[in-house]
Amino acid sequence: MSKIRISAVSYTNTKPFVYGLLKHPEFLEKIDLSLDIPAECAQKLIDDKADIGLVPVAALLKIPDYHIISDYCIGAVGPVNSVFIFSSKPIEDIQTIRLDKQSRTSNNLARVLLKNYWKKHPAIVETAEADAFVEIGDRTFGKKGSYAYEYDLAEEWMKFTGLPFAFAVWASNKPVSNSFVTEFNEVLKFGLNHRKEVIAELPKRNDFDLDDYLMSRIDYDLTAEKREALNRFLTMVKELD
Ligand SMILES: C=C(O[C@@H]1C=C(C(=O)O)C=C[C@H]1O)C(=O)O
Repeated sequence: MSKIRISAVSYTNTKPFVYGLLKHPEFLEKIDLSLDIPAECAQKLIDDKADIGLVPVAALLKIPDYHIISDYCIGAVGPVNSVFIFSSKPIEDIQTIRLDKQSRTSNNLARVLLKNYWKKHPAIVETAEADAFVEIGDRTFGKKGSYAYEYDLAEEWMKFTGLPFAFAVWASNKPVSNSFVTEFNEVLKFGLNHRKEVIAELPKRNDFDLDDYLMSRIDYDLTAEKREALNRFLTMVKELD
């Protein structure tokens, strides 16, 4: 039987899931696991170079036959502490913004919030001199407090909608057997239940609270409210020009 190709995200927030996979060698035998930045993970699912991925939700719109196969996700209820707009000016005054090439969801979240919440239309540029920029993942660790203005996008989304948010969900681009999905979710759950061990294995940092991040900021349950947020977000992404 050919192995099921799984693309997970290479950031720290995915490590509990990867821990679960690595601790189940017999399950690991059935899969071909790759760790990719979110933009690549999305592209692999779109191009059918992977069967299952921790897919940035904005990319679901480009996967014709997608199936959300897990009640676990990369989400947040309020501030997430790793998805920001960093800015030299208040958001009301920015003329230009640069997006993050590694991101699919957060770039769109920034655009959705600018249009519908802040009601601003800065030009999207690629130059280093932009007034503001989107940044996600581990590269943001320790940067809070370094910029004149900082906007946590999960926090801003909650102010806008009153809802939590899901950045990435486990999805397949084709039907997958129920037995595989059941086993996969058990393995993911094992990893989440052992987050303290995951944290203990990570290199210590004194500029970022990894315990708070993995135990409280990232919220891994894909609840009904997060699914509602997902639907509202995708509707607004479709309405972007
Ligand atoms: C909260 C985060 O969620 C991520 C953000 C993503 C995106 O913007 O496309 C995709 C996957 C998630 O890993 C983060 O990595 O900081």
